[in-house]
Amino acid sequence: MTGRIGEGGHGVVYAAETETGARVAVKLLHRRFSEEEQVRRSFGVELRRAQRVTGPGVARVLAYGMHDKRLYYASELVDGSSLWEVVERKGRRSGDALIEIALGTLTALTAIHQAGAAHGDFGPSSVLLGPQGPQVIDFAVGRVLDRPLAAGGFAGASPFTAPEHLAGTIPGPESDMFAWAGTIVYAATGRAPFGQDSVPAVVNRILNGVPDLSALSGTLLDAVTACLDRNPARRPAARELLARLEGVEPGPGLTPSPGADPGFGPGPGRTPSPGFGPGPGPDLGPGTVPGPNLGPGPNLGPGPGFGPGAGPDPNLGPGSRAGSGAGSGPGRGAGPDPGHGTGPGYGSGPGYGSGFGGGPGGGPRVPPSETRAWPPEPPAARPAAPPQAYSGPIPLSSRPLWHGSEEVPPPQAGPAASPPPAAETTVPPAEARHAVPSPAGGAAFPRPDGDRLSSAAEATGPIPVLGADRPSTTPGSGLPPASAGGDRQRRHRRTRVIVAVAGGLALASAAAIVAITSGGDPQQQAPEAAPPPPAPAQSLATPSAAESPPLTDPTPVPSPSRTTPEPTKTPEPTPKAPPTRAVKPVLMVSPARIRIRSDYISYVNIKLRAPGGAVRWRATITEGSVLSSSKGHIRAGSSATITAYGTPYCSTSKVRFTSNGGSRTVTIMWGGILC
Ligand SMILES: Nc1ncnc2c1ncn2[C@@H]1O[C@H](COP(=O)(O)OP(=O)(O)OP(=O)(O)O)[C@@H](O)[C@H]1O
Repeated sequence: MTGRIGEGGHGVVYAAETETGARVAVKLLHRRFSEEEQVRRSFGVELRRAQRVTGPGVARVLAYGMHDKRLYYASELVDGSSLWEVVERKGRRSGDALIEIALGTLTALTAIHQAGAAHGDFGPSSVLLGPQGPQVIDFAVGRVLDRPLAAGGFAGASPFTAPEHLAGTIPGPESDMFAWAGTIVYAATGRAPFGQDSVPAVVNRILNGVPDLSALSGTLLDAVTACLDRNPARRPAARELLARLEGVEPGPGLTPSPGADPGFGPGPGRTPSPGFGPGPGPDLGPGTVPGPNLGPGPNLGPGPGFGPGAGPDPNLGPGSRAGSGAGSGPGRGAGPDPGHGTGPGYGSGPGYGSGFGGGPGGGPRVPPSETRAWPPEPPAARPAAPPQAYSGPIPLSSRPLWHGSEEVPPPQAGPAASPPPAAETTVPPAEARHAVPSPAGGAAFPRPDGDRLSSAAEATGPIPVLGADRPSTTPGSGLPPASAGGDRQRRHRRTRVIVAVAGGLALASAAAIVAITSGGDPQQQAPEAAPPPPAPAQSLATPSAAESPPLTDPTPVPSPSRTTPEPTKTPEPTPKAPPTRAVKPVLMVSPARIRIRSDYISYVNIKLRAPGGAVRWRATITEGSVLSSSKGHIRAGSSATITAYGTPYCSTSKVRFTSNGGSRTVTIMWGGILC
């Protein structure tokens, strides 16, 4: 350790030197975080992931571990001041400088996302502006440490926090894009798009307000607007946005000022000549083809700067464009590069790999220890509190955001009698993964309540369940129309199905259907439910006549009117009331077992149904989860959806449901690609 750089909400950052003399930044987390087992577990997962992130514009994670019972990680030490500090001291950024920040940070986010990671806490404090251009730091732990948000507070919120993150989901790449847009607005105006005053006010504006984007224009305005969409599924990906921004000439207000800015590299300054500049020196990768980079002079002008690269970049994926520039030059980097892309350019070929380049005199990149001086300025000169560092609880809870209707339209019952084979989950579509709270009057994005997630997941097929009584594999099993008659019919059908299950199919489908009856185990209960009980059942268990299955229905339930033909019987003068058949209250709980592969899903819906009689239910968490409600009452034929919140890092939650004596446990395995 050679010095203390500063301290943030999560830990203290030290400058340090490795045995080989490389200078690094070591972030030592506060003890309170290190003591949390969940943090320790997810820390390792996220840091492993973060170590895969390489490329231009990111301070690479070099090591991590535990020291004196405190978690730490070491990353490349970046010379420079944070974007927040720069704006505070020098004022807002514009023109070329703003474009550099936008492109540099997008490049970094592209690399982070391509590595399967997400920053999770992106903002002006996590962008350091140094001689090498914008460098994104601290992308390893944002998703680990912002648990207060997921747990229902706003202690980890910042003016750049995405609405879905405020609502409790673990931030994913889409959340980074929202934060990126806010950061660009901050750079251009000195103000976050939704303000940066009190936490409740900012949170309210993020959820309901209209951002002030008047300082932006042209393509950058379009990009920022798209990223501030409250629906994460509609935000563009970093990679896509980078292509969009690179492919156009700067509009008014974004025009580079020739020679006024030395550019990213140590070149002689920008001129309106073509491209990002043909700096010959290789940079981050072993690239062999000299190519343009962000170093010397030319920038953003029309010309060869963004021409097609020559080779694929296995590091950052195959890419989808063959160069977006109009020029004919070598483009941003050229040949193939298995690692960081190719030499000096932005990337190679269709991918985005590669470094920002070292400029015309760049040559091979040298270790930080040889190029960087620390501290660049006295730490005391640094402003004390960046605007993104909100801390402490505030008198708001995110929970009410979730409390929409618990009732969902019941699914059709057909498949219940023959449930689909158990299948492991697939990742639901982004819309389902990131259901966003719908503020009052805000119709622009969907609600996060049970309806939303449930219907999205069911309607689209890929279901995070194992062995559930889902209707999704049956054609036309989407949500039913909301007609009263249809509802009644469905109720009948469901009632019939559950009786059918009880009457004989329960054994075959026990893995897929959890039925809780007054007698306890559904497999023991099933035979009991089949024959018509001699006496009316208890009122709770008896469906109303309208809800009883019609006796003419071909169900496997023995029925005197069907099994005892009476061909000679003359019709009664007055129609007899249809015999009622008491059905015990049965609580259907599905799915019984949920396995989630995505590490962005931190909540799941569990559907409760009462196809027979009305039921009262109670849920107890026996292992790590939080429920949207723990008890309730479901009318006969109705259903309810409750949401279980958990931690998507290889953990398990167990929720025990009881109803009139019976009980079943739903197991949720929170996943992640590394689990
Ligand atoms: N890799 C790095 N190179 C150079 N300086 C760094 C690096 N990482 C962090 N710093 C600096 O260390 C100081 C503290 O960083 P830290 O990340 O703890 O701050 P923060 O973002 O305000 O807090 P937090 O992320 O914990 O809420 C900041 O001034 C930051 O710019």
